[in-house]
Amino acid sequence: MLSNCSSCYQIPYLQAVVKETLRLHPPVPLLVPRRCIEDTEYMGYSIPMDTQVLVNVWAIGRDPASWEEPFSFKPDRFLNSNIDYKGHHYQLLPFGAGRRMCAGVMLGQRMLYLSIASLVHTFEWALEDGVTPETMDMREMFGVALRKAEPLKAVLKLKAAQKDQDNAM
Ligand code: HEM
Repeated sequence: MLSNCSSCYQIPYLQAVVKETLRLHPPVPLLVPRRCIEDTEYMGYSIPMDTQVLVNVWAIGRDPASWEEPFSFKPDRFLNSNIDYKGHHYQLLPFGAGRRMCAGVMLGQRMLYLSIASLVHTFEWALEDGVTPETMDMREMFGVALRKAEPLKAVLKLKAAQKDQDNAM
């Protein structure tokens, strides 16, 4: 059930699916560029003032130093974990972090929960004939925003309960 309070949604698995999806496929893979405001030493690197810095959250989300089996889609990894995308856990930054992090994170997450829950609740989902989760085309097209190279092709059937509801109207 969706409620007004972000910490009391009763949808743990859906939340885990959203986190896992944003880990592997962050919509803004390099965040918004930063500019270094002074000469800086960071982890052995010298970063001169005015350098443009890009944070590759796409790569961070697939880094084996941070994630077990980083290339597998495993929402369960988030079920007993406090890792969130609110900008405090640097291994998961689909909305960025710091003072320029996404201003719409709360609205964005609500839109994701509501739209995915509605689609799953209303339709039976299947892949096209002959396509399996292992063989589906998951190639991505990079840009400021990340998207699937080939659009998702899914076969949708209205669920029986939904049909009964529609007929009753
Ligand atoms: C799934 C949905 C969304 C994702 C993944 C997303 C992601 C991002 C990212 C990565 C940034 C840059 C953060 C950084 O560089 O640290 C950003 C900035 C921003 N986002 Fe979002 N966003 C989403 C939805 C929204 C929505 C729904 C709104 C507003 C209604 C919004 C408004 C903004 C604004 C205003 C900024 C610029 C913040 C600033 O520069 O101070 N976003 N978003």
